[in-house]
Amino acid sequence: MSRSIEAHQGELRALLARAAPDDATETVPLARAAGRVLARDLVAPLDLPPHTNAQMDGFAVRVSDLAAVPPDGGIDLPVTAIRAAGAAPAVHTAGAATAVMTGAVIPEGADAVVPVERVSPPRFDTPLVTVPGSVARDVAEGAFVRAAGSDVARGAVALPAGTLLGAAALGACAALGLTDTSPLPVRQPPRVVVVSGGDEIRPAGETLPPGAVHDANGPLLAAWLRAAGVDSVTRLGVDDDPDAFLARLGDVVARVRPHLVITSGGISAGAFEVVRLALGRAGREMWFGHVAVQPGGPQGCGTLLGVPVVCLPGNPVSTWVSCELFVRPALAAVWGCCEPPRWFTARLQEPVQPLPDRTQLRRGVLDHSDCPPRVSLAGGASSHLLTAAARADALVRIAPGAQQLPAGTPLAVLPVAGGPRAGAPVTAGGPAPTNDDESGEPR
Ligand SMILES: Nc1nc2c(c(=O)[nH]1)N[C@H]1C(S)=C(S)[C@@H](COP(=O)(O)OP(=O)(O)OC[C@H]3O[C@@H](n4cnc5c(N)ncnc54)[C@H](O)[C@@H]3O)O[C@H]1N2
Ligand code: MOO
Repeated sequence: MSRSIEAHQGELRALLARAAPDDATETVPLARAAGRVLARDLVAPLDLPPHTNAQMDGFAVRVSDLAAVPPDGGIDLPVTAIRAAGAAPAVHTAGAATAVMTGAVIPEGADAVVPVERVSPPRFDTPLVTVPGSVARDVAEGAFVRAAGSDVARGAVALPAGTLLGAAALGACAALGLTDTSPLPVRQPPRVVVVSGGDEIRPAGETLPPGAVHDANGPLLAAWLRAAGVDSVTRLGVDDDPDAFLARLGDVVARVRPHLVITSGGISAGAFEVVRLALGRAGREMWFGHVAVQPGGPQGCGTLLGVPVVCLPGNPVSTWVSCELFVRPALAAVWGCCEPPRWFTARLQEPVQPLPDRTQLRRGVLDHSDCPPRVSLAGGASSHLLTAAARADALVRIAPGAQQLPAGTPLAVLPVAGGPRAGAPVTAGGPAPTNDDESGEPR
């Protein structure tokens, strides 16, 4: 009996949670902190904004002065000063208007700003402005005024521990006065060992003997993990000998002390399934079985030497899809080193036949010119079609069913890194699809 996708996702989350990286932090200069995760709260050393200032180019006024507006006219205010952003604080003259530019310190005594386009004349080179009645009656205290500390007050937490240091966070650090060389405490990213191989797998660069293929999954997993915030990836190539597998992996685990081992291949129903044979013997709490999904059906997990091990199926597209479907949610939920999966809805561009008994994840190309976007399939369903997968920028989730889904059917899609970028020459879709697309048993 197959496991559900959700059940396997839950197992991996629980497995990783048991071996969450220690709270090790390291310090990096702000200029190299992009993409890292803040390890401790960052407390604001100053108010942001540092002073109460104008949100619009306009006229600072005292709201109580506008109360005298007659029912059938406006109120005239002499313009007594003009303040640019950056000018030193000044004092507002009661009964007057102070011209203020966006960002200028609100002069002491003024409590609102009327944007220049709402007064007459709508200009700054004038000795007097008229605030129309309809505008004057509407101006509330604090209108278009940005209070000092309204973003964050001095002494408050500006960025809590766990914040992903994206552009806005790094901009906020700079606004708070941190420089490119200011040290930031960031979480140490997890260390992961990636194991790929089998007797037929040769590293790229070696001439292929008959029957052999190049190792696609080692580089694929390393690239996927790096993009998922795992800086430290150690690759290990193995053959089909379980004893050698265990000896070599044991050495690497002792040396690298990884937080996670990911294997690809060697787990399904063959006679030489090195991962299943080796870990079935030396691993703890190992589970090998099927998840009700294609590709990515055969899966395994457990621990070796106290380290969580996630075993992915060897077909390259299955390895890659498994990363998105199973590894990403666990990494995001437990270690927070990558984005969680963000599914959304797109409409099928063409009819598709679901599998009767399993969810299918086809590769697709999104067209965002419509809302919801449309998605067309990239290549066939079979899990050896790696170059077709490289042309995709989404996974398309097709629930099991008997009926063909017509074009236009809304389906869940998961954006993935890859596919066409604007400016790339448009090709007619690569190799012809294989004939297994609708067979119900694609491998
Ligand atoms: N009788 C059954 N056979 C298979 C089943 C099944 O349920 N019953 N499941 C199929 C499915 S689905 C998949 S996926 C694969 C998974 O098998 P393994 O995880 O044991 O992977 P391998 O047998 O080692 O390899 C499968 C395939 O992928 C190629 N491969 C493996 N590693 C790499 C690599 N690093 N780079 C490039 N290509 C790789 C390998 O040469 C095989 O062609 O099992 C099906 N069989
Ligand atoms: O992972 Mo297999 O290739 O389910 O199709």
